[in-house]
Amino acid sequence: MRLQELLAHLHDFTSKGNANPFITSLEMDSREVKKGSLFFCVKGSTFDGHSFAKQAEEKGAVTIIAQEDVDVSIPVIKVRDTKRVMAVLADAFYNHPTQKLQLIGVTGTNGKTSITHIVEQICQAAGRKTGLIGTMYTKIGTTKIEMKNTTPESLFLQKSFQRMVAEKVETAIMEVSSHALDIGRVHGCDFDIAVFSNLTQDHLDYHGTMHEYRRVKGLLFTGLGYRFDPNRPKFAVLNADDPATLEYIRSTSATIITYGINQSSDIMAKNISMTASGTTFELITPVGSYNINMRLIGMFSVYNVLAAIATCMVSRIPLSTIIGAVETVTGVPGRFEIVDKGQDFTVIVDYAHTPDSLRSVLNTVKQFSYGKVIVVIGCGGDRDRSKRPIMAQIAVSNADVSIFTSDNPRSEDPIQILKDMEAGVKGETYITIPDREKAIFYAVSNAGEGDIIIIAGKGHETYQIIGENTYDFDDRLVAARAIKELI
Ligand SMILES: CC(=O)N[C@H]1[C@@H](OP(=O)(O)OP(=O)(O)OC[C@H]2O[C@@H](n3ccc(=O)[nH]c3=O)[C@H](O)[C@@H]2O)O[C@H](CO)[C@@H](O)[C@@H]1O[C@H](C)C(=O)N[C@@H](C)C(=O)N[C@H](CCC(=O)O)C(=O)O
Ligand SMILES: Nc1ncnc2c1ncn2[C@@H]1O[C@H](COP(=O)(O)OP(=O)(O)OP(=O)(O)O)[C@@H](O)[C@H]1O
Ligand SMILES: N[C@H](CCC[C@H](N)C(=O)O)C(=O)O
Ligand SMILES: [Mg+2]
Repeated sequence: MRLQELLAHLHDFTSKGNANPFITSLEMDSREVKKGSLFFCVKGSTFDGHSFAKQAEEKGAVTIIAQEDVDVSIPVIKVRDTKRVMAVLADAFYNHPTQKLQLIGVTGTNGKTSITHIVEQICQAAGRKTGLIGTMYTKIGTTKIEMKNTTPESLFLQKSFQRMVAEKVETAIMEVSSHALDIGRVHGCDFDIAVFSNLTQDHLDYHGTMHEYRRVKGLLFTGLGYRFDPNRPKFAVLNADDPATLEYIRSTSATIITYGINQSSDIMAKNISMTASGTTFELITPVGSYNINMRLIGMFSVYNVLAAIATCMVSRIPLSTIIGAVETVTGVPGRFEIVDKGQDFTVIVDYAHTPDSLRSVLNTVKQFSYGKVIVVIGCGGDRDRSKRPIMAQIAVSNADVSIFTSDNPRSEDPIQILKDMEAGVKGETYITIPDREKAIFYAVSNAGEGDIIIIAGKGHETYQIIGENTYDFDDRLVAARAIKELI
């Protein structure tokens, strides 16, 4: 695409002359620049992309988009905010891919990965080709691409959507993090259905207050617009049991569909009954009631399934197909994943890394344990510090044995993170073992018949970040080794 053709999509920029080079790729990382690239100078938390403009030119870039002056001899387009412009131009460069498929965005503190995977499984049962973008990977058909972020930057996003369109994906399902909404990674995404799971404490390091966190999450719903296009109706799928839903209802003109267990809603679950191997409930919908028997367990899983059912209904999948698929839905790796090496106690690896998810998962296992509940829990470094004492308190209040350990300490001192956790626990017993492997081994060696060990916080992660280094570490493999060596 030629530069001037691309610039036709921008309304606020300055440039000298009318150069019109052919643009072969859009890049935000100078290391990725090729001959013919257009390079965006993005200010990050570690680097200022403007300082790589020269390097980009040397590597063959033909245009620079910057928000400050840069010293290069190729055309420079100066804009107010390079990241916002990047999202608009990525959408244009890749030929508006999200207008060519059905795009479902899922936001909320907990449950995004779970809901997107349930929706994916239902869509596939309906014979649709799907794409998925989220914490675990970007998946197009059966190809998986690993990423650093839950919601990637706009360049990667739009390129992925273009690939999905090329591969005839009909429905793309993505997790939309609050960071992405705030930074504008999803500007340029034309969502058809926006889904809200819940809002509880997390990421206060970034958003500052719950009020601000709630506002930012709401951008997904305000972004659905105030206009109604009969050819492309928009839907907001909202959790009636979460107080933030009232605000989100007010902020969009999209058609609302609610789900819930306690408050009256369009899609409801009643008469819920759980065993260690599954859950049954009565599904109430505007078109009838149905008995559901699914393999997922926990009240939180009922919420996730309700969200997925409501989403798939407005996505125009027949209810009979949805119900059939829900009964066979399997969990996501690292979410309530059981490590079974034939031992006489249960080991569960789970991704609970927020106060609410930890409480949910411990409440669930308490219902089925006929022995002790042992929890291994740490809190990530360079993340919300205020959740640490709360999570420690939730652990000691809900488990019989609490073992505090490290999660991903990142640049923080692991001992200080543990002290932050311990500050939340008054007069109750816990054990602190900073080395996560030793903590897991300790839990396994202290488990007896019928006990349940929950290893929380890292779920599917296959690494541990300590300082600048990333080490191989997988809770599931460490637990399996502990069982093999100790039992
Ligand atoms: C705070 C934050 O959001 N950081 C994101 C940011 O990194 P950064 O600000 O450190 O970038 P930087 O390294 O300073 O680089 C600035 C610019 O210089 C460029 N550069 C850099 C070096 C070089 O040699 N040449 C060059 O051109 C970079 O490509 C970039 O354009 O831009 C990166 C590239 O897009 C992101 O991967 C990175 O996310 C990091 C990994 C992160 O941890 N983000 C978290 C806070 C986050 O976004 N989390 C959410 C929510 C998770 C959840 O679900 O709970 C998420 O969506 O992932
Ligand atoms: N609806 C829910 N409500 C509360 N807790 C939940 C819910 N769904 C899942 N959980 C818990 O939260 C953990 C993380 O779930 P999931 O990965 O689906 O969330 P996420 O929103 O994608 O998280 P992230 O923000 O890290 O991407 C699960 O392992 C489980 O313990
Ligand atoms: N998406 C979350 C994941 C946290 C997982 C936990 N293991 C940690 O490292 O804190 C975040 O980046 O805050
Ligand atoms: Mg996720």
